Amino acid sequence: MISEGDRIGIVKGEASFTTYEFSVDPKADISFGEFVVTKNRAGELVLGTVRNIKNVNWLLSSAKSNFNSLLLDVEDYGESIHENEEVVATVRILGKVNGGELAPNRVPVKNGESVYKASDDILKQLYEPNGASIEVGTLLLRENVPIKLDVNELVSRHFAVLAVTGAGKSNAVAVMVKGLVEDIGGTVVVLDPHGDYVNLKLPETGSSLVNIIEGKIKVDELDSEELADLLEVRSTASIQREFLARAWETIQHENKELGGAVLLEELEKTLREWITKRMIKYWDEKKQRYVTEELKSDRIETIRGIIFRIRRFLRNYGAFVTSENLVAAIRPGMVNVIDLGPLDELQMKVIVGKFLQEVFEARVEYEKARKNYMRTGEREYEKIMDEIRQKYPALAYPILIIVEEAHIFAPQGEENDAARIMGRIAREGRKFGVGLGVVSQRPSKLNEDILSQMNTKIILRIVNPRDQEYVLRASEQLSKDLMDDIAGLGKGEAVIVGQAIKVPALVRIYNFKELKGKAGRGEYGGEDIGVVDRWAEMKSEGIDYTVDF
Ligand SMILES: Nc1ncnc2c1ncn2[C@@H]1O[C@H](COP(=O)(O)OP(=O)(O)OP(=O)(O)O)[C@@H](O)[C@H]1O
Repeated sequence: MISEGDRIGIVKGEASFTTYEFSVDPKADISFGEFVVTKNRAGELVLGTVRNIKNVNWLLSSAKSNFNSLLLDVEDYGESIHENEEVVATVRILGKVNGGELAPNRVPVKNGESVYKASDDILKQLYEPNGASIEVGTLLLRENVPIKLDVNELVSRHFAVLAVTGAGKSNAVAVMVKGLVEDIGGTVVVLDPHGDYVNLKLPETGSSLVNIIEGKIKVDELDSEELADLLEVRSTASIQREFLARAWETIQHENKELGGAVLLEELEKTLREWITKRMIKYWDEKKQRYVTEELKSDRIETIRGIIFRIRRFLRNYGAFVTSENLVAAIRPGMVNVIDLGPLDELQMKVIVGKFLQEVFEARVEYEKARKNYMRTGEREYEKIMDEIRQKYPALAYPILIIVEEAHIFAPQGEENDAARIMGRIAREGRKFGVGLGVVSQRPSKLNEDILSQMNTKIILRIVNPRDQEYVLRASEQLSKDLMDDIAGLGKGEAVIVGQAIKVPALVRIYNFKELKGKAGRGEYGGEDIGVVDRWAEMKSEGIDYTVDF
């Protein structure tokens, strides 16, 4: 467990059960974050990390000395001054080690005890999850101590990947997805607003387990409010929304087999008829009959406004309207990338809201039927399970949904369908096998309730103090001094806290592009566009810079 050779210091000064200082052996090299062990008064092995290292020279430590007196001292003492030099390290105690577990330490550390570097074996045991896990990197200071995340904890209690742009979020997600799909065989969906994953290739299986699904809008499933949002009818335009609701219900009633853009063209046709005939004839779902009313001339402009928005939507997004069902396109045991790239934020929110709602409802229905079937064996429950499995093959099993740029869909302070369903999945997903992973470079813009439900946090570099403060508030396991590490993290370096890891750790996440497997190396988008190269290209093409003013 401890070899004398590894002794690096001796405990001195005030030592409690949470922290202690030790005088560092001048021959030892010690760095910030290093894992060290010593004994507490009960003789138990106590693990800690070095949180501060300071140089002290007791000959020069008197508070009253100033520059000139110091200059004299240094000259007087000459070489002997270094004999009084001392390096003192401060340790934050993580807990007492017994077996592979870390228990809270409640006994102070003893002065005079020897301090040792924790052996890799202790750390490997400590960081080895109890259940199935995915390997995401190594301890920042111990590259032969792998860091693995417990999959059940990671998926069922959800996670967040947070960092400033360019710090390595997509890389971290790609490494996790590789583990979850290639090593564990899970089903993952990545909602991808910026097309970071459309070129995803996994090291072992290349693109054979990657299923790219174009983010399209299935209008026939939208209710009139969702359609109004999609067409950008202002939420305050209640009369316009009322007319749209009547027309939309009529169209859906009359064209049950129609879908896609054709349905919107039918809608437009009906609205134009209303204007031509100065008469509104609509299907009233409640009364189950048609109702006819006169169209007053001062309402004609209102209806024209709806037609204008339908035309504009079809012009800009007609190509993304479909009658295909996005959820049915998810394939089990694969990473399903929903490419939302071509759409703008408003359309993305409508699609993501519907998508998450449909996934969650199907999983709830399936798991309830499964539980009832296991309890009663009744055929009716098996039938429900078969129907769901038929329509959505992937939803007969747990599913993980990773939402990139999550602050778009669940912004702090804004209520929308996507945020509401993300909140429900964050709170209840665990019971129905729906895991949520949120990725964001603007944590403080993300709905606080959802962020605080993301139990495991993979935090790469965050420099904005508001974001740091926000993340700290949303993570009970995150200590202030771990948070302080975060501003100084390099690319691909992360603090990981939460139930998926036994002890908070500073981790170097594997570089996905260096993960080799039978299919070559890992690949994904996320490349920063080489601006200088592209400008050089422009120059070489002799683009004419002269502009006639
Ligand atoms: N763990 C890592 N080791 C080495 N290089 C890394 C690591 N993580 C990321 N990088 C590199 O840093 C660059 C940015 O990575 P990445 O795209 O993951 O950042 P990001 O935070 O997702 O940025 P964005 O917010 O723009 O998506 C990439 O070129 C990637 O190869």
